[in-house]
Amino acid sequence: MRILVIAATSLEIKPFQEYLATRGAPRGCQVDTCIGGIGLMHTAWRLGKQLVRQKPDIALQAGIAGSFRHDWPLGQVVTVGREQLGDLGVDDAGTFKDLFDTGLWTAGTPPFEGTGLVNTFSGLPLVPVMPVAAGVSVNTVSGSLPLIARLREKYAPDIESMEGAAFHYACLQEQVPFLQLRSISNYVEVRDKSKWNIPLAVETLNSALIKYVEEIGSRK
Ligand SMILES: O=C(O)c1cccc(C(=O)CC[C@H]2O[C@@H](n3cnc4c(=O)[nH]cnc43)[C@H](O)[C@@H]2O)c1
Repeated sequence: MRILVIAATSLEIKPFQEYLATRGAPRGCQVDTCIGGIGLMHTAWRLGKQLVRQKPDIALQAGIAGSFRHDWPLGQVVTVGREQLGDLGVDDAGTFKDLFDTGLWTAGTPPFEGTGLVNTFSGLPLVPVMPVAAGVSVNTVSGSLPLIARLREKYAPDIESMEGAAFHYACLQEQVPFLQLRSISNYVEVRDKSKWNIPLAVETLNSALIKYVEEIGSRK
């Protein structure tokens, strides 16, 4: 089984890459990792190039994320069931309208289901047991109350990242089974970097990633 793991930064999957270097990929698995860069544009380009070169059996995106939910502790690892684009649209005299609102995109046009990029988890050898989050992808990390309220109201997201929608879109278009794993590094709130816990999120993310590929290997 060929598994592709993509992350925005090397920091996010360093422990996983060290695990692969010392232990090797689990039996029956070939694991490739790639660092796509922060943001939707970088992820789309890197993933697009990789999928043309070689289609994996499954693609995993691993990263940290902000949480809108305060009942999830920092370090909680989630999968993402649905992605939406949170800031692609127009500013209509102070009101944000996304591309569906403007009529430039039509809800339900594949690969969208409604206005979301939905992972049905089909084609995966197994689905990890963890909370399933609704994701919103943005170009700017949200750090002010009006913006956070707008995203909550419009998209009812659980988590925010800067790459998730690009990953879902590319995998849906190329019909590659996929899984987005995110670990909560911070809450989506008025920006205070001192409250973030990136080391904890990276630790729990990588433990979950290693466990997942080992479980896939043990099934073969
Ligand atoms: O401002 C800084 O000093 C700084 C240092 C390290 C990382 C950052 C980020 O903003 C990380 C962006 C990166 O992580 C994901 N991420 C994590 N939390 C959030 C969030 O609340 N909203 C959106 N994205 C988040 C994101 O996917 C990026 O890859 C800043």
